[in-house]
Amino acid sequence: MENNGLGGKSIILRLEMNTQEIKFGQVASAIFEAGGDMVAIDVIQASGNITVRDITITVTDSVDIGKITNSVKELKGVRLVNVSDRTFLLHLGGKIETQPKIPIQNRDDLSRVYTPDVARVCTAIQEDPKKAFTLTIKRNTVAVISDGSAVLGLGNIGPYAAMPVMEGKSMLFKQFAGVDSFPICLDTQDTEEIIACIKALAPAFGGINLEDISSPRCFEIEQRLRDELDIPVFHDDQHGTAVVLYAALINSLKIVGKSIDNVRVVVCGIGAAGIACSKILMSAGVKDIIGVDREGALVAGKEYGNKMWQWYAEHTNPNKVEGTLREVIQGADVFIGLSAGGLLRREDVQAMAENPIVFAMANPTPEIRPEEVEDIVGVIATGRSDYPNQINNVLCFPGIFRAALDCRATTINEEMKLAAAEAIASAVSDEERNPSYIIPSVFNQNVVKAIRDLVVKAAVKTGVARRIPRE
Ligand SMILES: NC(=O)c1ccc[n+]([C@@H]2O[C@H](COP(=O)([O-])OP(=O)(O)OC[C@H]3O[C@@H](n4cnc5c(N)ncnc54)[C@H](O)[C@@H]3O)[C@@H](O)[C@H]2O)c1
Ligand SMILES: O=C(O)C[C@H](O)C(=O)O
Ligand SMILES: [Mg+2]
Repeated sequence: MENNGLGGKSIILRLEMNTQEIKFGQVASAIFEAGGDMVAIDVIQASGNITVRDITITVTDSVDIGKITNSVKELKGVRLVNVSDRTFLLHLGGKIETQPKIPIQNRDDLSRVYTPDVARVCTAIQEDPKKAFTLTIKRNTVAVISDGSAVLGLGNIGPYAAMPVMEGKSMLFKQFAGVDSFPICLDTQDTEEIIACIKALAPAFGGINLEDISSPRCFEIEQRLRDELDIPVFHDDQHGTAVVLYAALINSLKIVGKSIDNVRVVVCGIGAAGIACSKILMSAGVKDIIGVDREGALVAGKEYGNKMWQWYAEHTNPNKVEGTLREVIQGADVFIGLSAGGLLRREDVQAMAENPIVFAMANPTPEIRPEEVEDIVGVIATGRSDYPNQINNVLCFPGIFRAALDCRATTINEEMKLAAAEAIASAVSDEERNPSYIIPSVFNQNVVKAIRDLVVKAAVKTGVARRIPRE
């Protein structure tokens, strides 16, 4: 069901009504009493006593759609023809398509774009492979690649089910930064196979955006590809998230008047995103950071099967605090949720330090909904677009790849990520900053350009740019 912007859904009921048997007012009351809010009515057909209307209804998450449809079905003189979900309608046939840049109108065009003339271009690239950047889509194209193993907070839903998210990322690349991209979902979760597939695909692309690959495999996959390919490989759930989170924290700390080296941060969900976010915060000066996963707080001295957890336990939690989320959240200044929906309770937030910062970033359901705690927090943010303060990697990946492609970067390094965070944080001015506006909107047209410019500078400065773009 489509989210209506208020944590709800939107459906369209097509109803056939016999106006001799029922008045529209009765239908409207039945829908209202079952919890639906009618937002539009379209007359599809009106002939004699029979009218067909499409009724667009929004409902909050707690309302049962079945209750609304049943209440309509029970009315005499009404036939429920169809119930459509606007989100599914939007996905029919997928969300993107390829588009030629030039029309092929005659034989002459055909022989240039295709055989025989195309052969001369092929030979030119064979003689100088760098020309792939100027003479093919490589210059402006990124592969969005997933194995479907950690899709949003839905978990291991597989490559077919992951496609709508990857298509969505491709749309965002194009709309926000003019970057072309292909969504690719691999039907393997074997680390070596994934690495081999991506290496084999790389010639067509100027960058690889890894998406929704679960930890700890994502770390090795990314590292190996970074070592073995000469184009940027960027695991968005790690680095895109870390960049945006850091930007949001810089601005939130200014609001609550706390300093980054004094705050106690609890990170819930020590997976791809949780580890990368913790690392960026540690390099920014956070000293007291406690990671919590299914087994409770990660503490040095314990044995973990997961290599990254072992590393994490040894480099965080200086006071060796043990216990569940409920226990370790007490007195914390900042909560960062990168785990699963509904894990944090209002009582937990009440037990945090004064003016707590709560970033409940699990998608699609945050660890806690803003309406449950907005009266007791300093700042609250989620990963969703239907609440204020959307901390989502979409604020980073279009701009950082725009920069990387423009300067033909061989990699996206730490300096480039920090430059992106700085650009995002400073897109919110001192005058604008307030608890409901800690991070710019993804629709803020200045953000991508600001990221792009600072990231290109960082790439040039650190020697990873193969080209200095004109402007
Ligand atoms: N807002 C954003 O931009 C953004 C970006 C990346 C990820 N996320 C969200 O963060 C979450 C994790 O994504 P990821 O890519 O790191 O996945 P991941 O699979 O690598 O990590 C998830 C971690 O959360 C832990 N976890 C799950 N349920 C838990 C529970 N009940 N208690 C404690 N820990 C629990 C898992 O054990 C795992 O370590 C997802 O919900 C995803 O949608 C949000
Ligand atoms: O896809 C998103 O909305 C953000 C992030 O990549 C996630 O996995 O949740
Ligand atoms: Mg993701």
